[in-house]
Order: sequence, then structure tokens, then C-alpha cells
Amino acid sequence: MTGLTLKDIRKSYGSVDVLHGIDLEIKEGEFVVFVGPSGCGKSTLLRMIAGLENITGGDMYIDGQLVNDVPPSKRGIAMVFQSYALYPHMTVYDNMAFGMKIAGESKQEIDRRVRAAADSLQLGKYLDRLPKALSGGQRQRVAIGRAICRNPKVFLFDEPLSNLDAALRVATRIEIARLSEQMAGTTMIYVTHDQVEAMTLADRIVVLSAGNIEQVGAPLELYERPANLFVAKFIGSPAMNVIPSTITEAGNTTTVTLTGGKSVTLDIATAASEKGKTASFGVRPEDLRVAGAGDDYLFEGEVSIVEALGEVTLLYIEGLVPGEPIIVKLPGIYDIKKGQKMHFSADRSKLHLFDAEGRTYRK
Ligand SMILES: Nc1ncnc2c1ncn2[C@@H]1O[C@H](COP(=O)(O)OP(=O)(O)OP(=O)(O)O)[C@@H](O)[C@H]1O
Repeated sequence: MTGLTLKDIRKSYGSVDVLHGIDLEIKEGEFVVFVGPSGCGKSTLLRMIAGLENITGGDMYIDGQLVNDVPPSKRGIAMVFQSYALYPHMTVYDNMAFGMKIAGESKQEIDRRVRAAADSLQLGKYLDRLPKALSGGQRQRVAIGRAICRNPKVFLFDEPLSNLDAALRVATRIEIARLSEQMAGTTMIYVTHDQVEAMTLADRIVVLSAGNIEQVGAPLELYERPANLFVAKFIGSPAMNVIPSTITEAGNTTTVTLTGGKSVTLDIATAASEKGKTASFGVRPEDLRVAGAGDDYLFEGEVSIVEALGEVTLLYIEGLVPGEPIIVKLPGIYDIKKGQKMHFSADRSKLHLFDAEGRTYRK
């Protein structure tokens, strides 16, 4: 039963600094997901936890033990890669048994663990096949099964679903969620680009950008209370609308004037010294609704694009910042035409405000 502690972890390749001092506590049994834009350093951090990359600075502890110089095979971790990395000439059974054979486990113990892992991943009927006779999803399940057989204390996943098509991604994602419930005491760390994977699998998400942690929190905490503009725009799809604005009244509530629009009062407290400062006003596409005639509204504009997806309708509204339409996401199907003029409103509690450095004013 194992937790991890990362203290001021740094990574440089020559003169290029990739990670700038990562501090993170991961509790035993926790499912933690690293997300962030391409190149932010999430795979590097995962590979450092695995021991596949050396640590330039800082200390890393697994289960209370300093592991900076401990080789991968002695860390009690198992890693599942995007590329499956199966041995092509070995059957599914032998692929799953290989690590245990090397470790000198008994035949009976190997058989017991392989069959238990195959059962939990519904691979029982494929044990005699070679990897080439399996679908991508099945191969990835074999790679996961092989990792389970090693009885890891920490399970690492590096974008395990990114080679799969959409339907298989969903099925395998659900498989991983089930697995993490079955292996409740096993710590899992998972790197992905995919927001749905992050939101559905994680106990906590770590948002990284350019080698730094932007925010760590439960999925809905990040969605509802982003600490800064980066997280606000990164979590949620389509991204949060952000409108440049100026603070005209500060106090227990804050009034801002939106660029190209009207004044809006938010239930967010700001210090008197904030009055007159520029700020970024944010509202998520799904938090906007059509304002009825005579209702108070947040902004008005003209529909430039309608995307009817069946389940939702996306509207692109021009009228505030030229060339930067506001996106509105309405549930279901609407008969709305391009060129139509419309008014939109939102609950005050759903409005966000960030200072000139991008930090949230909502505490
Ligand atoms: N061996 C290396 N030598 C030099 N730079 C490297 C090396 N490996 C990674 N980098 C750089 O480190 C940064 C972080 O890479 P990393 O693969 O961790 O990013 P990532 O967030 O996982 O990206 P992606 O989502 O695209 O996989 C990138 O800018 C990358 O170019």
C-alpha cells in the first residue's frame, strides 16, 4: 500500500529545463491523472516516477523510501504504454507470464495470476493466441493484464488508449475504471490528452503547463473552481468563453464592463484597490441560456454559425470582441438561424473573473 511524494522535482535535458520543481503528494490507492498540452512534461514526469528517466533535481519517495537512484525493476511499479509493447512471438499467456518467469515465480503461482488477470479483463479465451491475432483493444488489455500480474504497488499508464478507435477507447476506459475499483489499494497514475478520460477516471487531476503544476484537484473542483485562466480554458469543452473587461465597482460584489458589451455584477468579492483594473470575465458555453423577452441578460449578439449535433446545439455569437465569437452550448435541438439576433443570460454563481495575471478572484 503505497503513496508517492515528489519534492521539488526538476528535469533538464542539457540546458533545456523541462520540469521546474514539481511538488506533489499522491495517497496510496489514489487514481491521479496528469493532463496538459503537448510538451508540458507529463510523460517525462511519469517516466521519472517509473525510473526510466533520471532526476535532475529534487527528491522522489515511493512508500516513504527515497527512490532517486533505485532502478525501475526495484520500485514496485508497472507501466502500460500507448504502444502495448507485447512480444510478438509469444502467446497472450506467455506475454502475461514473462515477467513472473524472469522473477522466478513458481509455475502454479504464475498460472494462478495469469488466469486471474485474464478473467478480470475478459481475456480468458485468447490466452493461446499471438498478439497479431488480437484487436488493438484486446492487445492493450493484454498489456494491462501483464502489468497486473506483476502485483505492482503503483500502476503507471502512459496514454494507454490513444491508439484505439473511439468505440474501443470507451470500452477500454470502462475496463480501466472497473480495474481500479477491483485494485482499490493500488495507486494509479495516468497520463492522457483526453479530458473525458481524465474527468471520469481520476480521483484527482494534476494540470500541468510548461513544466509547472497549474492546479491539483478533484475533477469537478477544477471544472467549477478553476484557480486560474489556464485551467479554466483547459478543462471543459468547448473551452470557457473569456471576455476582456474592466472592473468598475469593487467590494462584496464586483461590477465589470465587458468589452463591447454591458455592465455585469458578479457575486465575487474584490478589494477596493481592484477598481479600474482590467480583468478577464469567463462563462462556460453550457452555462449560457437564451434570455426571454424582458429578462435581464448578460450579452446580445448575432448568430454566425449554428452546429446542430442532436444532443446539443452550438451557437457562435458575434457582437462583443470582433472576430472572437462567444460559444453557447444549448441542450437538444433548436430552430435557430444564422443572422438571428439573440440575448443570453447565465446564473451569477456560474460566472468567473480572473485578474490581469490570470488568477481567479473567486475564492
Ligand atoms: N530526450 C529528450 N531530449 C530533449 N528534450 C526532450 C527529451 N524528451 C522530452 N523532451 C522535451 O521535454 C518536453 C516535455 O516532453 P514530454 O514528452 O514529457 O511532454 P508531454 O506533456 O508528455 O507531451 P505529449 O502530450 O506531446 O506526449 C518537450 O518539450 C520535449 O521536447
